[in-house]
Amino acid sequence: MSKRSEQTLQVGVVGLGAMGMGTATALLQKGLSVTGCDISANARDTFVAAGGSSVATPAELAHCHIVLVVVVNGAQVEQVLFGKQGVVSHLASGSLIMQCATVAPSQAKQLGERLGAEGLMMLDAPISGGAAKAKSGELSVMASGTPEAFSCAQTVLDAMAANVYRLGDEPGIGSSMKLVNQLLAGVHIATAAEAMALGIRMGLDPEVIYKVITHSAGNSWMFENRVPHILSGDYTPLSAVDIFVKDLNIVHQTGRELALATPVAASALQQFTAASGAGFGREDDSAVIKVYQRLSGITLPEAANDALGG
Ligand SMILES: NC(=O)C1=CN([C@@H]2O[C@H](COP(=O)(O)OP(=O)(O)OC[C@H]3O[C@@H](n4cnc5c(N)ncnc54)[C@H](O)[C@@H]3O)[C@@H](O)[C@H]2O)C=CC1
Ligand SMILES: O=C(O)C(=O)[C@@H](O)CO
Repeated sequence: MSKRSEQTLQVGVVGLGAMGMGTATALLQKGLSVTGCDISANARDTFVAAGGSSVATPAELAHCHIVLVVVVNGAQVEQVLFGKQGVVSHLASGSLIMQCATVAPSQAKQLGERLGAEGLMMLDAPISGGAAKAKSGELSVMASGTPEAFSCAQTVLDAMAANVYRLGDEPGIGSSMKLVNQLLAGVHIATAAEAMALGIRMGLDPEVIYKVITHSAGNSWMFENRVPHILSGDYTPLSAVDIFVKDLNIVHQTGRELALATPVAASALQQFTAASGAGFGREDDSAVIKVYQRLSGITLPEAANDALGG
């Protein structure tokens, strides 16, 4: 046994938001030693209260063997890895970066090459399942990387995921699969909002629409998961509108690079962009229905305290 494998596995999680907090907590609950990192002191305090350790900058994760990156977008990933307080130059050679944020496949591929040049391994490991599955350690992980990277990540993957899809030996393939998921997820959320708006405009009871559709052929995972937020009038973000502005822009850009038109995804992107432009970018992605509300004047269900004027 090498000296390193005798040490307690130290895991770092950068980005303690909707997905990172749940994932980091699930790892803690499985008995792993986890240090969380976030620019938000509030997020760090919450993680410490859950039993973890925390640091304010990625550079302070030098002791970690594996670092999960669960920040929002490609620019933040770049900052966390290679920025002034980035983690890469502080990690021991042979450490593993598990890149879980949704980024362009081309960026994931380049990151693999750059991290390899720094003596680090990378698992391209985007995630799916939402905040609830992150918290319960039951995510789906769409992963690609070398056999050595998979072997190093095994304990962490076992603790955070119900399904690990091993898609290839090179970073970029996992992110390609995630982009397929994001095209579907974004279109399904926008379509769920449009369908609910039409039903409400026709005078149907929103609760009845939900009950009937979730037992009929028009249902989708996203309809079932997101429409309850509309019914309760609660747009607290579990996944924000701006996440889909980001992801559907990646779909659009990747399609352009490959000369593949994605007209249905483009239409959904316009709706999320309109929602963001109208000031709902940080609200739950189901708030895309508010675009239809503004255009048609439909009345949406209100949160209990809103109804009381609170
Ligand atoms: N929310 C969801 O349901 C899902 C999200 N994803 C993807 O997971 C990633 C994370 O998404 P969410 O958790 O929803 O985002 P979020 O906005 O809730 O959390 C991101 C966290 O990263 C932190 N952060 C940003 N820059 C940082 C830096 N330089 N150093 C340290 N911390 C930093 C923020 O303070 C925030 O707490 C995104 O790429 C998203 O597309 C994937 C599947 C589901
Ligand atoms: O879980 C996923 O997959 C998702 O991407 C969504 O929940 C929204 O980001």
